[in-house]
Amino acid sequence: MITLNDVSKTFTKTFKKGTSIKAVDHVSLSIEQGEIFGIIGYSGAGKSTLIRMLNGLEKPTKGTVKVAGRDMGAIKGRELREARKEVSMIFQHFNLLWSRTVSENIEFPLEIAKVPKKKRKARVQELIKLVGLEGREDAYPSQLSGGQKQRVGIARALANNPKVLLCDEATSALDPQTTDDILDLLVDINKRLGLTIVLITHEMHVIRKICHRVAVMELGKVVETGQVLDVFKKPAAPITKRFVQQVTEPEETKETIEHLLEAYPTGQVVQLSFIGESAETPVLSDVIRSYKINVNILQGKISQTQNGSYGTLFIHVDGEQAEVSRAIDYLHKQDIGVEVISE
Ligand SMILES: Nc1ncnc2c1ncn2[C@@H]1O[C@H](COP(=O)(O)OP(=O)(O)OP(=O)(O)O)[C@@H](O)[C@H]1O
Repeated sequence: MITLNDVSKTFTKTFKKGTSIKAVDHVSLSIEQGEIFGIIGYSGAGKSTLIRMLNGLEKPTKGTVKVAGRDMGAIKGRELREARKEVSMIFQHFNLLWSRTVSENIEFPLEIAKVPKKKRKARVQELIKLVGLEGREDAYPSQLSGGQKQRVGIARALANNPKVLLCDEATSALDPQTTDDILDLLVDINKRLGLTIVLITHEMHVIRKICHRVAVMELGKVVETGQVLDVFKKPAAPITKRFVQQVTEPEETKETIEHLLEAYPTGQVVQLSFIGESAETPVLSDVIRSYKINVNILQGKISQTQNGSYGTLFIHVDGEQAEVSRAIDYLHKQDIGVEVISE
């Protein structure tokens, strides 16, 4: 559905002649139809520039950007307008028309596309239902919550049946619960309509929750790509490790471990990491049944990604030293990560 072939975008600084910024630097990517693809990076990494090249708002300085068979860097005028119907976008600050009601906002792209009035009204009703805004048709954006505003943005973006939905930090202005509701809606739309979704974010939580694959950007380059679960399992680039830690290791984990080591002077504190199917096998009950040990669960969390689950669990294993060692050897042989924190 989307192919970027060795794409670069350089901006020339107007205030300092002769200097330039390589916002996107030799990026090659391919995104399949029906995929939810996330691009993560810190501020200034080049995400916005990259996503804006997918709907022709920016033209590449070098390389080619193909979306649904069209060369987005080369097309102009009418063809570009046609292409933009197929590649729509939602934004961090919603970009709604404040003097129009919910229905009128959603109707707007249909008016531009010259859809007859009767058809427009029917389509708006369909979209209102799809995004769960029944009863709010006549409200103005100022009367809506952030989550409802983004639902209007999504409905408006879907009005002309696009093939690709671009999401530019679409949940960054929302609280955590509303973020989750909007992300659930995006997954639902992706499944129901088979829509390809490309999103940019600086939050690994967003990637973890809804993306199938992820690209990590740093200084204009894509430094890592892969299935979300694989990236969680084995993040390669240092920046990816930092992003993964955002969701796997809460700030307080280090303090908790220090506290646990003090609190449990005998036995051993062990950190188990579960990825994919191993998160669903009864490893703990097996080890308790097979060895004469006591296992105390100290802290743990299992999270879902679109490709499977992963998690970490801190346990305290106590008993006779030889038996504890045998139990830990057994854990090492399972398909899980095992790290002994105390000796
Ligand atoms: N129109 C422009 N003119 C000049 N420089 C630009 C322009 N747009 C982006 N840049 C520069 O390109 C680099 C990448 O910016 P970009 O907005 O793509 O990054 P980003 O990852 O989306 O960050 P943010 O989340 O802060 O928007 C930055 O150094 C930025 O200052």
